[in-house]
Amino acid sequence: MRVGIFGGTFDPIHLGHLILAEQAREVAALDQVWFIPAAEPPHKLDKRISASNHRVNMVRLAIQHHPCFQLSTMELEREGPSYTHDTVRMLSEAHPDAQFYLLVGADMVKDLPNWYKIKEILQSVQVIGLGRPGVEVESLPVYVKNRLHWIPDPTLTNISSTMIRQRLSQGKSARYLVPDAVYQYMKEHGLYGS
Ligand SMILES: Nc1ncnc2c1ncn2[C@@H]1O[C@H](COP(=O)(O)OP(=O)(O)OP(=O)(O)O)[C@@H](O)[C@H]1O
Ligand SMILES: O=C(O)c1ccc[n+]([C@@H]2O[C@H](COP(=O)([O-])O)[C@@H](O)[C@H]2O)c1
Repeated sequence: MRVGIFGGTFDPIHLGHLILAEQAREVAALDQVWFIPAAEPPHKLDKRISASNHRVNMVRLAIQHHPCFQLSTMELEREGPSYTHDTVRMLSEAHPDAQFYLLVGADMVKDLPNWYKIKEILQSVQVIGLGRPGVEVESLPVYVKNRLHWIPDPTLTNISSTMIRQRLSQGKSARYLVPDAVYQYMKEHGLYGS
């Protein structure tokens, strides 16, 4: 089985995430994509992020109709920073026959050399990197390049969670930037000042 691991803060999940996952699934012939919300994203430890129950509920609503997309809450069950190394190790042990691919947007591809134990991560998984509007990926170390399948020109959008949080806090609409069910959820729970 070929499985995409899609980790993210998902604060909130948006159409950019879903398009990225679908394009990666198609190009890499993935059987499943597992969405894994981070409890404490290691590079955002000093930032305020929304409660994990809201982020998880929104992911669940966003992917509910896709037969190949699944939610994993495994990172929420661990204490401390949500290192991808720990997630990959646990998944590889639990599913020895699966081939895992990390799905990573261009901004995070650039950041890969800074990740905790990245060389070990890349021994067990390959990376599917997807271009992101406005992000140039220039030089990468050879050990990353060797494990990277770059999709340079996917059909993507420049939607970001930051853009959605900002729009809502300014009283603007975020309708159609997220699935309708997620939009309703944000409104019902007054998230991001909506
Ligand atoms: N529009 C997009 N196009 C391509 N990749 C994206 C897009 N939005 C998010 N990603 C990727 O999805 C993953 C999870 O991203 P994250 O949940 O932090 O969303 P974000 O929109 O980047 O959030 P924020 O604006 O809060 O930083 C990362 O690998 C990121 O690069
Ligand atoms: O393990 C690390 O060192 C590491 C450093 C930065 C980011 N990550 C993971 O990369 C994923 C995308 O992060 P983000 O902040 O763009 O949502 C998410 O699953 C993070 O936990 C992981």
